[in-house]
Amino acid sequence: MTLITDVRLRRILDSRGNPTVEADVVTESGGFGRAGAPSGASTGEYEAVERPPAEAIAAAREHAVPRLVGEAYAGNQREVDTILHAADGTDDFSKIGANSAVAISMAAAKAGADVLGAPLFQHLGGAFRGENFPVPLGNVVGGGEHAADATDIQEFLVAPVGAPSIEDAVFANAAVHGVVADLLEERDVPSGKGDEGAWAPSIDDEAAFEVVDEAVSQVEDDVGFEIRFGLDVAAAEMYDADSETYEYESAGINRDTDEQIEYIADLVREYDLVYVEDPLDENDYEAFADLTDRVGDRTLICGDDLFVTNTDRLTEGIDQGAGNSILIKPNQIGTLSDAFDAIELATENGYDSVVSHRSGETEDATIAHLAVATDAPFIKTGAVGGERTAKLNELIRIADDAT
Ligand SMILES: C=C(OP(=O)(O)O)C(=O)O
Ligand SMILES: [Mg+2]
Repeated sequence: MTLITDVRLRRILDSRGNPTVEADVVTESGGFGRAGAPSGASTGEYEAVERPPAEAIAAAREHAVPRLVGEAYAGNQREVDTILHAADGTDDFSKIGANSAVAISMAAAKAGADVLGAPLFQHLGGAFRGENFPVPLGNVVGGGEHAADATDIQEFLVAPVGAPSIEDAVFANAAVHGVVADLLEERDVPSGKGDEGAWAPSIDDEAAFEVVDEAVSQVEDDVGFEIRFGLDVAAAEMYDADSETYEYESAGINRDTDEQIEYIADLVREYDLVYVEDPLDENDYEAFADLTDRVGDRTLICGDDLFVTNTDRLTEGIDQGAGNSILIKPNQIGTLSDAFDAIELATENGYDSVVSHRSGETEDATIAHLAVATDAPFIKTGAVGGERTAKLNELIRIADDAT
């Protein structure tokens, strides 16, 4: 029933207005799945390769589609993903593009779920999934590679850890986003938004901490449950290998590795941060391990550019004690099976998995299902904006049994 009878690929727009790959997978019994590839801006050096969409589509049509149509079953995700690897033949999807691969992989999963008549999270995670929901990390202020002339730290993320439901959590994050706008206005700071919908004011990180801290306290008082916050430092983007320092341009400060570790550890203590992503350069497992030693018992130290959803890199991190958490972005590695492998390895070794969007997104909501399917403690998928609320609203629908 889930035999794949057609795979169609096209270029669609992503949230930045760039082209990206969309895949449709159709099965013998009429099952249908459609998925769009997201795209990063602060991409890790070791990610699978995203090819220009037109080239990725042409290559996938030539090499992958003939191996799938009439040959593979959409209900057998491992088989589909193994065929994608074989059709590509490289270890980083540089032939068919990780963008074509991930779109086909996710569309096949949806087609499989469609035939089975099961929600995607149950198809991916099994019959007993759907009871636990991730805490949404919503970015409310940001800069880095996502907005010019804004904060050095890429993302200030709200984490409504005490929310009684996913619905309360999602609305709390949106409320903090709204209060941040009021506080910026009170300070006469004009602000546009960055790529992920966070406010991108021209302020330094210290001012951003003040604003976010106050906004979180105000909303916490309103809603009556605990809200904390965290960061994606995206430190690889700040790191200058020649001077071996982290450059904080808006504050005019350079920090060497020891100072960076000290600075982040101080921030964790001062603001009781619940989550810190990529606080150090993507090549510095040792510094990650040092920071994890110092504050890993009180916060998540998450590797995004460090691990790139890759089990080899995660294995190295586990061996060295670098971080205690991994960011999961399916397009960093190319298929859902690879993303599941990374989550499984993380879980076996006591690392928490945080499922994540990219800065360039589509309306695709697969990651909401992936987070529920894998019991992820957190999902990072913005706070506002249509391509972000596509995932947040899907989480609310999953909780309401309405997908
Ligand atoms: C979501 C992120 O941004 P991008 O997609 O640009 O890598 C991130 O760095 O975690
Ligand atoms: Mg990141």
